[in-house]
Amino acid sequence: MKIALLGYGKMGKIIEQIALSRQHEIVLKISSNNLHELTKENLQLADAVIEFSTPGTVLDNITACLDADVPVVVGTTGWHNMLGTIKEKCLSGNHSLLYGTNFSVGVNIFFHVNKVLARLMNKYPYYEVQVEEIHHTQKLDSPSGTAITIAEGITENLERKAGWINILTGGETADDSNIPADQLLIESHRIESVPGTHTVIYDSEVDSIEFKHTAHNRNGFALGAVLAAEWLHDKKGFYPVEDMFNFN
Ligand SMILES: NC(=O)C1=CN([C@@H]2O[C@H](COP(=O)(O)OP(=O)(O)OC[C@H]3O[C@@H](n4cnc5c(N)ncnc54)[C@H](OP(=O)(O)O)[C@@H]3O)[C@@H](O)[C@H]2O)C=CC1
Ligand SMILES: O=C(O)C1=N[C@H](C(=O)O)C[C@H](O)C1
Repeated sequence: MKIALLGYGKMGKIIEQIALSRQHEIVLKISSNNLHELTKENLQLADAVIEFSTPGTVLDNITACLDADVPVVVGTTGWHNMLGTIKEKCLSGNHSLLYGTNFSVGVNIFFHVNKVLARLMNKYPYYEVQVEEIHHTQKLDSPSGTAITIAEGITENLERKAGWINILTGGETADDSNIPADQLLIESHRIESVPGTHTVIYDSEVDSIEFKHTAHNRNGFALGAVLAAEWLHDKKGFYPVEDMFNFN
């Protein structure tokens, strides 16, 4: 497959290596210093686009891919409040888009088990729950997209939580004393060089249950993005990454 990379930073560079190792060809690489190459003609050289840029640039890039009618895999986080608008544009034009806050197999297993665990916890009201995420200090958004997906998995399945509230700290424990009981706390920490750690903690007076995913590096995210491009390129439609997996 011919692949275009929108965003050639930490993720784009690893995706390139994995795509080449799977016999794909990279026909376009865009970062902030060659935006003039981001044209419809250049996008149409590709069978699929993989988009890992920034929360501030992702929407324009998605629009460019849909207008060029090239299937696009979107890994960038921080734009999911616009999902409805993009879905409408994608489906009305009969285009192809797959999006996800996290493409690693391990985190997608985690997402699934997190929902099962939240449903189970309806029977055990004496457990308080919170989510913690730790990422590197260059990360632009908080909470992480993955933490939002985890929080939604909890609020949609655990009756005592109606929404979530985020507190961002360097590394120290957040002060949660003002959080209403029906709100789920997401504690975000920024520590140099951490690729991504997510923990769901159920805590009672007598014990704690901690459910944790630790990324050791970015290779799992990048492989998932290449697999998503392979999965999407002959399909039309608007897909969350979970459609690629078959856990049900
Ligand atoms: N879904 C998933 O599995 C994962 C998602 N992510 C998300 O992916 C995104 C990128 O992460 P990461 O690679 O670590 O970030 P980086 O900051 O390392 O890379 C971002 C890249 O985007 C480039 N860029 C800036 N403006 C544009 C533009 N208009 N069009 C295209 N590219 C542009 C930057 O160029 P320059 O350097 O020149 O400014 C840079 O190459 C983040 O939102 C992150 O949260 C990350 C890991 C996994
Ligand atoms: O910015 C990152 O690095 C990551 N971003 C994604 C997120 O916001 O969840 C995925 C992963 O955790 C790494």
